[in-house]
Amino acid sequence: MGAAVEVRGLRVVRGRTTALAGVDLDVAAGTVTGLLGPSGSGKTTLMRCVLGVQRVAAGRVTVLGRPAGSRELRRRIGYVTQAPSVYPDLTAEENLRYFARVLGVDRRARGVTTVAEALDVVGLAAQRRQLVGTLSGGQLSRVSLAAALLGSPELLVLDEPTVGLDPVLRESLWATFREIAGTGTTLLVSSHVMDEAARCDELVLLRAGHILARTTLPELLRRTGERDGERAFLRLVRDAAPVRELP
Ligand SMILES: Nc1ncnc2c1ncn2[C@@H]1O[C@H](COP(=O)(O)OP(=O)(O)OP(=O)(O)O)[C@@H](O)[C@H]1O
Repeated sequence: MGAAVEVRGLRVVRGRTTALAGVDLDVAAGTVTGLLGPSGSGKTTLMRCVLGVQRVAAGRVTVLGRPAGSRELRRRIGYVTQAPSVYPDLTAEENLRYFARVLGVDRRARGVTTVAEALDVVGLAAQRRQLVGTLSGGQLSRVSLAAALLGSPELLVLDEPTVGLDPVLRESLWATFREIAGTGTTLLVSSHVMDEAARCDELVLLRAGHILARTTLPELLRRTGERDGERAFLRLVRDAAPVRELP
């Protein structure tokens, strides 16, 4: 399959920091790609570039065959930010209905994820009439995910979707991601939890605005001789040539 996302020579400067220092990347369509790296390594910045909301200093990003940020991509991409962007004084269902209207999701169109289906996929059908402000943290994250699923986007960009969730919830969310990918959707998921690497088809390891490696967990373990992802990543960081910080 072709690339859902193509990044070439991407350089981004945020404030005084070179957040991305010349990144090249292809994200294969229909895969779950994990974007992993320490805090501040550039994961969110790269995702913002894919969404077309980040000013770039150089390079280009092509998403689903169009330049990132193109108007017609709006409905083809679902995005979940780190902070849940939902209305606490509306119920889960009301929130989703609102987003569906904003997105222009046609309830009668075939093959398009509706409000009821999205709530079902994330396991919140029973809480649909509950005010979002009264939901637990994990449930709240899942409302955001449900909102991103509306309209069946071809690409889902998820910024640390499992942060702060307990292991049981993380497990169930990852099962949901795999289910979504099984329908042909491409997922780009950031995390700084290496044990989530095992769930991804491909890993992109970022450090200080550079891609340190594009790999899979088995390959990373083989290459470093380590037994777990966390240690393997640390070894890779240690063994890599020092990163020259750009002004
Ligand atoms: N609005 C901003 N102004 C100035 N610098 C910024 C801004 N946003 C991010 N940065 C810097 O850009 C770099 C990359 O940040 P980014 O948010 O992409 O990292 P991250 O890998 O997503 O981190 P985290 O895992 O903590 O979310 C960091 O050094 C950060 O301090």
